[in-house]
Amino acid sequence: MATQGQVITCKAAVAWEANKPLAIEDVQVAPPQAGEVRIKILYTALCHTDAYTWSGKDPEGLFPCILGHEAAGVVESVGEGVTEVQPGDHVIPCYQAECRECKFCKSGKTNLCGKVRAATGVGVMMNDRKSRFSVNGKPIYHFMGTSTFSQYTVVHDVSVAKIDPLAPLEKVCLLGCGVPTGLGAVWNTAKVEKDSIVAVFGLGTVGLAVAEGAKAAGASRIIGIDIDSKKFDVAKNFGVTEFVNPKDHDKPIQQVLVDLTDGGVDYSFECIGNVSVMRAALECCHKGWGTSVIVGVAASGQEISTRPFQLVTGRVWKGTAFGGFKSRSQVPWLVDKYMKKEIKVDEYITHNLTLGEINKAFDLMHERGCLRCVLDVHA
Ligand SMILES: NC(=O)C1=CN([C@@H]2O[C@H](COP(=O)(O)OP(=O)(O)OC[C@H]3O[C@@H](n4cnc5c(N)ncnc54)[C@H](OP(=O)(O)O)[C@@H]3O)[C@@H](O)[C@H]2O)C=CC1
Ligand SMILES: N[C@@H](CCC(=O)N[C@@H](CSC=O)C(=O)NCC(=O)O)C(=O)O
Ligand SMILES: [Zn+2]
Ligand SMILES: [Zn+2]
Repeated sequence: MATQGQVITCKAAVAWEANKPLAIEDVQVAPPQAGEVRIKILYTALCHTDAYTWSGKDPEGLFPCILGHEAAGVVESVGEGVTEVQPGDHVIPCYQAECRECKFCKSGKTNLCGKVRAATGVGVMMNDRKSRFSVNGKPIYHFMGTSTFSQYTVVHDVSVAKIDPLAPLEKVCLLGCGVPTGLGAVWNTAKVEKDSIVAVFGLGTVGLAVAEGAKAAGASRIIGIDIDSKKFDVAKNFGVTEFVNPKDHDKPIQQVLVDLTDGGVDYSFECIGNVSVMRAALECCHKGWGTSVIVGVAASGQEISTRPFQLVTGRVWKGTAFGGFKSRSQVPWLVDKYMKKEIKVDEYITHNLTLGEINKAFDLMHERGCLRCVLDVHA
């Protein structure tokens, strides 16, 4: 391939500073080193975690950086020793790596991987602790080990899932984050059983994917909680059976839910990133067995609290990253499920724009009716 071993100059959206509009720059992307893969990103969506880091509230947020972590593309070239993917393969970059060799991967108890996390948390590659991105010689940090708001990116080989080449990349890019997170929170983390009563706090993409997962698991009631009652119409299509707006009640929302469910729900999911709601989500769970899963990402300095008595009396508090899915092994499986029409993806895409319109896409995230906006990165 003509570009193999060469620096590629391409367009990328650079976040120079927290909260300042992203700038479309000509970025130099260095060739992949040993154990690295350079990917031509074709489509990327925006997730609320990108907005969170951009806001400056992420303790791991470093600037300048290239954000983005929900994407799909084609391998352009690979570094020395890379055996599992080759140029031309269709791939989804995975912010949660899977090396299959580290203590975490071997434990069988978690989908977290320790192989490259120390580097991805500080915006560099493992090999030389440097970035592969620069603008006129100035290094630009990577983000979450993916940096998909760029026409080309470099990732660790343990962070690449090879997928069915027939899958439409403009759709399955969503399987890089939000949809798997919601489905997996239900299937892997909570392990919701048939006939369970489920509460979902926050009806964005992640919350709706929780509802979809709970419906597939056979939940008998799926109660959606959101501060915008207009969300119920859409939420019904994802499996939500009842809707509660905290603004319609004088009582604390946990009490409303306990009263509605004869003592509390079997499972609850916080899909917002609000620590007060996390408390309510735990406290609306049934005494003796109710389990609450924290999915939302809360800002730096925020802490959760509850009376320890809530746990003494049998409620369980858990959290999930990427829905507990092992990325390289299970993202291809999720793509196959989508191809067999067993999970929704298209239904979460409400907007399509181009990379050049990325600031408009961030604005859209705060607008009613926006779930996921997919950017055509090369338009
Ligand atoms: N753990 C993980 O692996 C992952 C975590 N995340 C995190 O999950 C969270 C959800 O992501 P996403 O679905 O994209 O985000 P969204 O913002 O689309 O969804 C959150 C929803 O909650 C609503 N909401 C806000 N405040 C309240 C409240 N007090 N009570 C009830 N509803 C409320 C929002 O309404 P409105 O829009 O009107 O504010 C919105 O509809 C984020 O924090 C994100 O960072 C995402 C992916 C992976
Ligand atoms: N950097 C943040 C932590 C953000 C966070 O919790 N990320 C989730 C994924 S959110 C995706 O949209 C995650 O997988 N965490 C596990 C991990 O290894 O990062 C902070 O420090 O608050
Ligand atoms: Zn995300
Ligand atoms: Zn590992």
